[in-house]
Amino acid sequence: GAKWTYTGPDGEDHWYKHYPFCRGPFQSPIDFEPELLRYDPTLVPVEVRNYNLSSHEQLTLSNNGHSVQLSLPPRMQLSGLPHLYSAVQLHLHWGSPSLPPGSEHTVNGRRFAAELHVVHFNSDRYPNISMAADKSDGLAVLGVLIEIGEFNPAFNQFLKYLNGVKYKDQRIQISAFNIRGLLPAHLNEYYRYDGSLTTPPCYASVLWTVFKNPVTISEKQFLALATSVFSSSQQESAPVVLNGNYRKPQNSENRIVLVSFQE
Ligand SMILES: NS(=O)(=O)c1cc(-c2ccccc2)cc(-c2ccccc2)c1
Ligand SMILES: [Zn+2]
Repeated sequence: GAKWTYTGPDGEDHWYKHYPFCRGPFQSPIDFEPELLRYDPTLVPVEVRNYNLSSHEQLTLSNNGHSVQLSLPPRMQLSGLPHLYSAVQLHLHWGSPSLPPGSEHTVNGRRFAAELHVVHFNSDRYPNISMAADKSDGLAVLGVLIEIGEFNPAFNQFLKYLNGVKYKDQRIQISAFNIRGLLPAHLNEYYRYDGSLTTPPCYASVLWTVFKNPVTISEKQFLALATSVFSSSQQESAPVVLNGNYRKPQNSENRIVLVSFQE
């Protein structure tokens, strides 16, 4: 598809020119402001299945020029949602060394350092991700807010390989690990709303679950993420560092955000 960036002439205010849904309804991310939140006692804890992958298995870590992503096997599943969802990939959004906050969702205006997205598709209804990606009940994404603090050994299971995917379109095989370790300890407290992909083509096809409790990575781990990855390919003369790869909060259009917790 057409090229898009986070700043400049192809930045987010121009995405709609090639990707019309980016100017449509139900766009993500949004700011979780108190007036939008409604406690829903029927929201059960998120259940993850087969997230504890064996280190004998390999996953593809790649740089798509907009983020670093890790391929995930479809036997990794989400239950406790309206349908069964199978994992596809995970990726990150982050800030920059000079301006660390780079999460996509914000909580009452607070932007976190980074955000992890674990993307799944509705495998009850669709045979594969391509058939699901543009359907209103097609995708479920887990959002994990990340702040700078304690070193996180789980994140290091893939951050330690970033130098292998420095440039756009590079990909390497890495040993699989327990993906559950990337999520917060408790999966019972989260924000839930209907939204979209936060990147082009911006399909309004995502059931969002953003956990209330952030996880931490260390300053050093954050800097590795914010300085090791380029949006440019190895052939290009001038390397362009990839950071600040987050979309600004979208109009919540009076959407209600269900929460599984009471303050
Ligand atoms: N941020 S996100 O969660 O809404 C998202 C989901 C998917 C996605 C992935 C597989 C199937 C369907 C949707 C892809 C991206 C993406 C990020 C960077 C560059 C290009 C695409 C981002
Ligand atoms: Zn994302």
